[in-house]
Amino acid sequence: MASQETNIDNFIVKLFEIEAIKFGTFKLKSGIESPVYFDLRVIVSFPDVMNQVAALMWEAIERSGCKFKSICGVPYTALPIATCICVQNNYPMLIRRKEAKDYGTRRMIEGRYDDGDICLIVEDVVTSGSSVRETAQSLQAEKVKVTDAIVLLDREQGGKTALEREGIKLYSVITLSQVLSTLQRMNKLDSDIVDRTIQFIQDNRFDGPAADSKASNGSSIQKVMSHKERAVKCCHPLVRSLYSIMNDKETNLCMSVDFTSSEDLLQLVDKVGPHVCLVKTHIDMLEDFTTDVTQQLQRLAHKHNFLIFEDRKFGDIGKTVHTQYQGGMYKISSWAHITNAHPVPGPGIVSALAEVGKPLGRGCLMVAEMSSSGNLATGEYTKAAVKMAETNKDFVIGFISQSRLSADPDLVHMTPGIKIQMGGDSLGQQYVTPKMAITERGADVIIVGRGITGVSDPVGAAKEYKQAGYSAYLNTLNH
Ligand SMILES: O=c1ccn([C@@H]2O[C@H](COP(=O)(O)O)[C@@H](O)[C@H]2O)c(=O)[nH]1
Repeated sequence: MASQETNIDNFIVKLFEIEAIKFGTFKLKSGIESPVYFDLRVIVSFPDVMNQVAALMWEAIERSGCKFKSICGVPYTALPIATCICVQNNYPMLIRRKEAKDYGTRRMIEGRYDDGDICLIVEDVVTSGSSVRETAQSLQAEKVKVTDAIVLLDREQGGKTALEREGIKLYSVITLSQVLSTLQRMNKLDSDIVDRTIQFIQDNRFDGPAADSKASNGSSIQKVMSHKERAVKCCHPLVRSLYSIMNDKETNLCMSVDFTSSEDLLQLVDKVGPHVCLVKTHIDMLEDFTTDVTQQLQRLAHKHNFLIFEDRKFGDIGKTVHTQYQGGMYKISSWAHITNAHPVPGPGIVSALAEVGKPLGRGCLMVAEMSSSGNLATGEYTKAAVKMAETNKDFVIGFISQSRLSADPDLVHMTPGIKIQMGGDSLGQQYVTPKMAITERGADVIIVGRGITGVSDPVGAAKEYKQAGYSAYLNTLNH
C-alpha cells in the first residue's frame, strides 16, 4: 500500500503534468509578475484528479477534527470540488452567488440552512485569503457561522495567518513548499526556479507580524513582551532563566545536535555554545553514550550559559514515563533542564513527569504541532495539548509548535523545521525560514539542526541563524 507521502508526491506530479501547476512568468490580477501559477480550473477535465482532490481534502478535513453542518465552495473553481466532497461524503452543500439575482429571493446563499449553522468553506488555492473571507462574509450575513476552511493548495503568502486573525482556521492539503520540494526531488524543476519562487513568495506576503494575530483560544495577543520583561514577569523560574539568557546573549536560537558520536557532539557544542540559548539533544542517538557525556554537556552549559533540552518526546502511560524520565541509562531528569511529551496518553503523562521533574526545577514542553508533512498533531489534538499546558503551568513551560497557540506569555513556543532556505527533506521534514517562524508564526525560539550541523562551517551558520532569528524578534517588538 502506498504511504500518504507517496500519494501526495504522485498527486503533485500529476498536477504538474496536467499543467495545473506552471512555472514561468505570469502576470497576476494585481499586475505583479509571478514565477509560479496555479490553474486548478483544468482539473474538471480530469475525473481521476477530481476524485483524488475530493478524497485528499476529505482526509484533511477529518484529520483537522473541525465540526460543521454544511460545506460551501468558493466560486467558481472550488464549486465542483465542494460538490464532489459533499456527494461522496453525504454532506449538504451551500452555494454562494457572486452577484445577487435581481428577481426572486435575491439571496446570496443558495441551499437550506438555519441561523447558527456552521459551514465549512472549501477553496482551491489560497494566497491572501480574500476569496475565503468574501465567502465567509456572505455566509455570516445570513447568520451562518464559519470557523474553518480547507484549501487544496496554500501558497504560503500569509493567507492562513490573515484568516486566523479573523477567527477562521485554515487547513491545507499541500503547500507551495511541498510542491517545490517534491518537484525538485523528482527532477522536474531546476534549483534556480525553486530559489526564484521561494524569493517571490517571501517578497510578496499579505500578512503582518504575529503581534497582531489571534491565538487559537480566540484571545488577542495584546503586545509582544520583550525577553527582558519575560525574564522578570514569567511565573516559572526556568522560563525566567531562559529569557534572561536570551536577553543577555541576544539569541533565540536552539541548536539541535543530532549526532551519533559524543566527541563530535561535545566539540560542536563547545564551539556553538556562545551563540545559542538552548542545546537540544536526542541522547539515544549516541552510539558511545556514557554518563560522562551528560556531565560534560552540563559543564559546557555552565561555561557558555545555555540550557539543555532533551527532545525525548515521552508518549506512554504515567508509570512508564516516570521511570523513563528518572532512571534507565540516561537519567534524563538529572541533567536536562527541559524535556517534552506528546499529549496522546492524556493528562496523566504530565502528572507523572511533573512528579519527577518539578522537585528538580525542570520544565516540559507539550508537542502540540509538528513540522513533518502529513502529521496528525492538528485540530482538536492541538487544542487538547494547549489545555494541558495552560492547566499545568507549574511544570509545563510551553510547546513544540508551528504557530502561536496560546496568548499566555508564560508559555514558550519553540519551532523546529527551520532553515534559511524554505523546502524540505526526502523524509517529510518541512522547513520555514527563521523570519517566517518568528514574525508570522509567533515562535519564541527557533530550533535548527542540519542548517547548522550539516554544513561545512557550523559556527558561521549558527551566527547567521542567531542574527536572522534575533532581528526577526526585534522586528516583532517594533510593530
Ligand atoms: O515537529 C518536530 C519536532 C521535533 N523536531 C526535531 O527538531 C530537529 C530538527 O532537525 P533539522 O535537522 O533542523 O530538520 C530534529 O531533532 C527533530 O527530531 C522536528 O524537526 N519537528
